[in-house]
Amino acid sequence: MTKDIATRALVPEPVVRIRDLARTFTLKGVLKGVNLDIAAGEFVALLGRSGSGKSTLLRALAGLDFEAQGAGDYYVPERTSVIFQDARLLPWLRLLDNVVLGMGKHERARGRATLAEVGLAGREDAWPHELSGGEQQRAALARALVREPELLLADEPFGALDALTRTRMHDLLRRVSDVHDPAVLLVTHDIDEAILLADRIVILENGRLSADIRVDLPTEHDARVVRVARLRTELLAQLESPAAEQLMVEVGLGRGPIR
Ligand SMILES: Nc1ncnc2c1ncn2[C@@H]1O[C@H](COP(=O)(O)OP(=O)(O)OP(=O)(O)O)[C@@H](O)[C@H]1O
Repeated sequence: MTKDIATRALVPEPVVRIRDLARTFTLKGVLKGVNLDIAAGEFVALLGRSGSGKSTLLRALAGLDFEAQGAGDYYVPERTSVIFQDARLLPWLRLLDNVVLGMGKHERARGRATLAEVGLAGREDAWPHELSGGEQQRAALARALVREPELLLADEPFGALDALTRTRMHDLLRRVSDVHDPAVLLVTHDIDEAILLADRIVILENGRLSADIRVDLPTEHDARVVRVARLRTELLAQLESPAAEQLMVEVGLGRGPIR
C-alpha cells in the first residue's frame, strides 16, 4: 500500500491510457487488444504495415469511432486535436476563421499569433484554395494548436507533401511541439520521420502493439549516426519480418504458424 502511493508520487499519470482496445469490421479483428500509455508531452510515432489498423487506432482515440471498445482504466484527454493527410479546411471560410472556428471572438488574437507561429503571418484573410498544400497543412496545424491540446493526433500529416516541404514541416512540428508540449501520436509510414521526430516508436501488427522502442538519440554526431542506422535496421526488420515469414510459409520453406 505504502509502496503503491510512493510509486504513484514518482511516476506521473499518463495523459493517454489505452487498455484492451478492440475493433472488428465485419468479423475481421483489426484491433485485438491494444495497450498503450503516453506521458504528458511525449512524442510517440506509430508504425505498421499498410492495413495494420493505424488509422483505425487513431480514429478510436479521436473519438470518431463509437464502435471501438476499450476496457478498464482507459482515458484520452478532452483537449485532443487531430490532423490528417489532407488539411480539411472549410473552403468558404478565410484562413483565420478556419483556425478559430467554434472558438470565442476574443480568441482571434491567439489565432493570428498561432498562424504567425506556423509561418502564415499576413495570410489571415486568404481563402484555403489560395494556399499551397504545405501551407494548408500549416493552417491545419495552427487550427490544432490554437486549442492548446494535451494530445495531438496526426494521421500521416505529411504524406502528400513533396520532400522539401516535408522536411520543413518536420522542423515546424518539432519546434511547435517543443513550445506547446502536447503529447503527440503520429501515424507514419516513414521510418526516418519516426526516428527524427519521436521519443518513442511503437509498431502495430496483427491487431496489437508488437514493439515499443525508445529513440534516445545521442547528441554527439557520430554516436547519433550509429544509433539512427541501428534503429532503422531494427525497425525495418520488425516491420518486414511477418511478411517475409508469411511468404516463406506460402512457398513451403517457413516454420509454419505452430512451432
Ligand atoms: N470502415 C471500415 N469498414 C470496413 N473495414 C475497414 C473500415 N476501416 C478500416 N477497415 C479495414 O481495417 C483494416 C485497417 O485499416 P486502417 O485504415 O486502420 O489501416 P492503416 O494501418 O491505417 O493502413 P494504411 O497504412 O494503408 O493507411 C483494413 O483492412 C481496412 O480494410
